[in-house]
Amino acid sequence: MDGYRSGFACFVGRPNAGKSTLTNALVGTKVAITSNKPQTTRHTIRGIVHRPDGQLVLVDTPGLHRPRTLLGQRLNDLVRETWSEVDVVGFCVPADQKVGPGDKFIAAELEKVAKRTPVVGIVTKTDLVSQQQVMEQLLALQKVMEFAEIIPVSAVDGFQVDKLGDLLLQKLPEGPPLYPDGDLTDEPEQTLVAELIREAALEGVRDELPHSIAVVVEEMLPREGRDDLIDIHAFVFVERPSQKAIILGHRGERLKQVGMTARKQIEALLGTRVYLDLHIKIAKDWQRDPKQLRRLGF
Ligand SMILES: Nc1nc2c(ncn2[C@@H]2O[C@H](COP(=O)(O)OP(=O)(O)OP(=O)(O)O)[C@@H](O)[C@H]2O)c(=O)[nH]1
Repeated sequence: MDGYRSGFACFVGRPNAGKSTLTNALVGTKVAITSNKPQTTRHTIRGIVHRPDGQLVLVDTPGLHRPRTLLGQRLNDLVRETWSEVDVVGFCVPADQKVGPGDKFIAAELEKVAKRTPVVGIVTKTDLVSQQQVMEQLLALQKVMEFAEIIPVSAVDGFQVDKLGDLLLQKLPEGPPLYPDGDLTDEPEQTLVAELIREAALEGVRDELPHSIAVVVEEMLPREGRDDLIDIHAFVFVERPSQKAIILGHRGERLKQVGMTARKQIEALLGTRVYLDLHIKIAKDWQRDPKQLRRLGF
């Protein structure tokens, strides 16, 4: 396999910069969950891009931000740890938002790894603005730090997504494939299932509630005597009784809807029928409590 390259890449950028969507577009299937709520991503989910000339493993990280809670601090640590382990970093800045202090904060942190790891500047969501604005954003981004390359893309209309894949691939060291052909992610199924449930629960909730939701899959087993049905028992954790009431909805209607939405996605992921048993639990102020954080897998 002469000239074959393999290695790891991660996208960084403010919350909502479009990192998860870009990961999915590159991999070509839904592995990272997306939503329009900032800080959707908590777990490091890998997507694997297979190319004839190489294999690119994408590590999806939470958005870096100024920490206010213990969870916030943990997330930032996780981001920095990821940066130091990958072969190339993609710094995402959305085309429709001014390059601001948040981006400069990230750039200053990135400068520290840029000596060892190439950083590619990516202007995302180009479909939302004019060509002129894309040009201006590229110039604004260039001023923020020294990039190995800089490229505009849109995950929605596919503009230059393949080109970005090539560009990232070129930055990887030569080496054999890291994962078997056909694998798209190495996340345990249970984690993906929990993320799909959390994504469904996030739909339509506002304010501080999105950050208060965590999902744990307790059990995932084939129904006895059946090979076409999996029973899944999961808990949706919130921090306060008032939040429980919101998730539950009038006579439990909202939770039922969340369960139905999540079940469809899980069935598509697993390729079998699924019975999903969802319960809500209150874990008081879990975002600030180290013991609870550990229990919820952070
Ligand atoms: N129009 C348009 N919208 C996009 C594009 N990429 C992402 N979005 C939207 O932008 C929002 C945020 O996208 P995500 O991929 O979840 O962003 P993220 O950077 O992973 O966010 P965090 O997980 O919070 O760090 C979602 O509503 C996406 O649908 C794009 O190329 N074009």
